Amino acid sequence: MNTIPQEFQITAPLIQDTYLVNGELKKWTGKTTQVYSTISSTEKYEPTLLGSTPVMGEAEALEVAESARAAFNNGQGLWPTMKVVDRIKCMENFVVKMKETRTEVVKLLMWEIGKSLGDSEKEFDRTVEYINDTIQSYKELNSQSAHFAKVQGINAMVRRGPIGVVLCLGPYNYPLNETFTLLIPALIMGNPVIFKPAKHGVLLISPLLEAFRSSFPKGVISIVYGRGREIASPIMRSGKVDILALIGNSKSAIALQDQHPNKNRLRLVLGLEAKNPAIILPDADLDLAIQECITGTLSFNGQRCTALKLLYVHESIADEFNKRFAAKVDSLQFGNPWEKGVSLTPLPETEKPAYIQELIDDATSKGAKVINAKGGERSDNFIFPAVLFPVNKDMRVYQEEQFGPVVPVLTFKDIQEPLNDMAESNYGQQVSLFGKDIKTIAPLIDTLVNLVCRVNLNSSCQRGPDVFPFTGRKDSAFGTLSIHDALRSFSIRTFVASKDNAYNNEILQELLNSKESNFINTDYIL
Ligand SMILES: NC(=O)C1=CN([C@@H]2O[C@H](COP(=O)(O)OP(=O)(O)OC[C@H]3O[C@@H](n4cnc5c(N)ncnc54)[C@H](OP(=O)(O)O)[C@@H]3O)[C@@H](O)[C@H]2O)C=CC1
Ligand SMILES: O=C(O)[C@H](O)COP(=O)(O)O
Repeated sequence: MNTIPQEFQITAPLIQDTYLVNGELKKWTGKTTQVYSTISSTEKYEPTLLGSTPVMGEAEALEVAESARAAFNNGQGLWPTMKVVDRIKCMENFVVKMKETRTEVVKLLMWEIGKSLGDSEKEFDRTVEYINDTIQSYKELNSQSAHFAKVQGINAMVRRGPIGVVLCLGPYNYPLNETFTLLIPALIMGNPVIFKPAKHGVLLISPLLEAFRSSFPKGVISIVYGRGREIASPIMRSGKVDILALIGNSKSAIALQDQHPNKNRLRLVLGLEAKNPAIILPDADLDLAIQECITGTLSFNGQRCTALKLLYVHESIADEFNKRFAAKVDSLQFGNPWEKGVSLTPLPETEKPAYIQELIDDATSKGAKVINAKGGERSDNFIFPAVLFPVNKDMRVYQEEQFGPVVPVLTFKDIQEPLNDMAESNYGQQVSLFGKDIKTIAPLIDTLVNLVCRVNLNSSCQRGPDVFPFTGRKDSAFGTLSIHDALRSFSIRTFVASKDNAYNNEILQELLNSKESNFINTDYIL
């Protein structure tokens, strides 16, 4: 084991003994749970104790739900009626304070989820950039929106307003960035938010608690701890949530929706599972395709919803592709997140290596082979990526979202084969298409855009840049999470209608001229 650089050492456990409710960091005296890292600090492998967090339940669920409802106060609260400029000031204050936590949050990202130093820094910086871009986008949309229209003699003055209380839950693979892409637009649009950190990457929220408390009015943001079933479910059951904003597993989304007593009233913003394929055509530039497929399948050990999770290689080039791809996988280096040159790191879920092994065993028992020499080797809480070939539809690795280091490779003779599989799939986020002949590719794009929401030409799948629409078909998403779209997802269009007459014209003119009016300064995004 390499020595841990001093700045990344865990010197004392972080005891998270407060939670954020009603504008205060309230002391927690109840049950707690210990948080371990699967990264070892000692020569002989053993998980590292990082700290502890509260285990909350029904009583705290009601407490935060009521505090958030009070902050919304049926749209009459301070936050939903606050002028746009003032809400933006709160957010800008928060970003300034958030930036001061970078060193600590990055260190915890490495320990809690095993993300490499470079990627942890990127996650933090991307989140700050996302907040700044959202503020900017809000300002632009707000000033540009044509919010005054006259149709068939009716004048319409349109604006966007907040919807209500939002429950925000995110995944462990981007415990900061993904949840913030929900939480930030929800807040800016005037909705109070309740946030429970992901199952891993929970302590890294601690340095931000005070920044949240001191930047927003009472009840506008609440932060609770515990397992989803024990704290998020009772929040849903309270009936006090208007929007469920979840990035995570498709089953979690269904389980949470089912808890709500009035589904007609519940709005959804969901980013869910995906099984993005790559299709490698006979004329593809193999060097490029292999490099992109390595990044696509294995960055952050394959724990990305945007990861390539099935590789379809044309049968005429399969031998060559497999040989070179397998060798490239074997050349990847495993180690701790802060080590230079490391691209594979310990998995944060203790049960994940055994699950990946199950997928490998199932596939090999049904005729696939592990085609890379190191595939399946175990080390600490890690399993070396296995490249499986040839994979077929009866195998679990074809059917399940592996979300980890295993790469299923299939061959095809006719392009219709992967297209049919995509059409039958429950998922529909993205695809990567590798090839050179424009006459083949152009018509294929027309088909692919009706199966998924993003077609990546000669490149792997990814979420960003965040101004582009991020969504999916079928079980992969509900709603769109680009910076602009997210502002729309967390708001509702409303308008004032008036026929032309002296009284109405005067009122509308007054509203349009008045820079001080709440009406004129609030949420004119179309
Ligand atoms: N489309 C997208 O944008 C993205 C999607 N993902 C998806 O996220 C998943 C990986 O993240 P993961 O953290 O495992 O996701 P989970 O769905 O397990 O967790 C997300 C959140 O939901 C809560 N939760 C889960 N089940 C329940 C339940 N039955 N009742 C109440 N709350 C619940 C979790 O709390 P707790 O864990 O405490 O139970 C957590 O806060 C993958 O499927 C991946 O594809 C990941 C990134 C981006
Ligand atoms: O894939 C994910 O889990 C997230 O949506 C982020 O995607 P990215 O790693 O492609 O930015």
